[in-house]
Amino acid sequence: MINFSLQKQLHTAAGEMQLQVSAQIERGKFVSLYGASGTGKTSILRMLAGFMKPDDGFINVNDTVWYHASGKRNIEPQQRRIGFVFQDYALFPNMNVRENILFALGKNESPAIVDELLDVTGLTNLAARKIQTLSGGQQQRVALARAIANKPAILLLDEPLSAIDNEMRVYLQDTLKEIHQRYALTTILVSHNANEIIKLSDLVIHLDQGRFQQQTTPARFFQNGQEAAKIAGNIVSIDENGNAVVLIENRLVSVPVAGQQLSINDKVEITCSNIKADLSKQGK
Ligand SMILES: Nc1ncnc2c1ncn2[C@@H]1O[C@H](COP(=O)(O)OP(=O)(O)OP(=O)(O)O)[C@@H](O)[C@H]1O
Repeated sequence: MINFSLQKQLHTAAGEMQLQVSAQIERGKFVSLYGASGTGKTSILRMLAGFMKPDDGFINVNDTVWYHASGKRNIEPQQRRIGFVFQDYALFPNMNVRENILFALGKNESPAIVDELLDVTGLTNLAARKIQTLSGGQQQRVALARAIANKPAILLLDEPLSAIDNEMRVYLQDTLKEIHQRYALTTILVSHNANEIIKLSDLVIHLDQGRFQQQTTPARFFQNGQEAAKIAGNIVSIDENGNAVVLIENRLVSVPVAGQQLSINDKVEITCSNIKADLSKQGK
């Protein structure tokens, strides 16, 4: 069980924001943190990992106190048994794939686990390859294998798949699911992607302006909640009729701008209403 309560004053572009959150996460659960940009999702992961010191609160993980403000306890990141995967891969470029994973193993860990990790992340045939020769998706698989090598008490994933193309992203989502089923690691994923959250998580926590607003199942959150029909994308152009052409995953959708000041590359959220949906089976 992970039990935390965290307070931190954040300096945002719009001014000061008081992050104040608490949660209890059962062992082995896969939880997604969802919320708009700048609401404090990464800060929460960084505080759990010990990279950012909270102003107040506590972090208890499986009956061990990692942080306690009034008890003046704050254990080092290296002692927290955390696996962390960021959007950028942070691998050792001069080592090959196997060496990168081996490096992460604890002193008492048998190197035999490396073959299992290579297998579960689909890297067996790339074990001797130098990191620079791999694609982004392959590098992210190495980062994942490295993060779970020590069987962390918490696996923290900060938008690990957002810079990866769609096909590889789906493959990596399957890998994440397989890893979670096999090792039952308590996992916290930061993601903006409803698809990913629904596919992977037991619970979604909605963070808004530094506060947890809702904790529920992804099905409930995306079906009936206020997030029901919102899709995120980026503007690639604005046509002569005043429609924004928005890239959503690998499709372009044209949406009326309706008098808003928008430019190319802006991140936007499209709210849909009165959808007439037809369904046709495309296979398993
Ligand atoms: N050490 C710090 N002290 C104070 N404020 C900080 C610190 N680190 C980051 N911030 C600010 O906290 C705010 C929230 O940042 P954070 O990265 O946690 O948001 P986020 O929800 O993960 O956003 P995104 O989805 O864009 O990654 C930002 O405005 C950031 O500048």
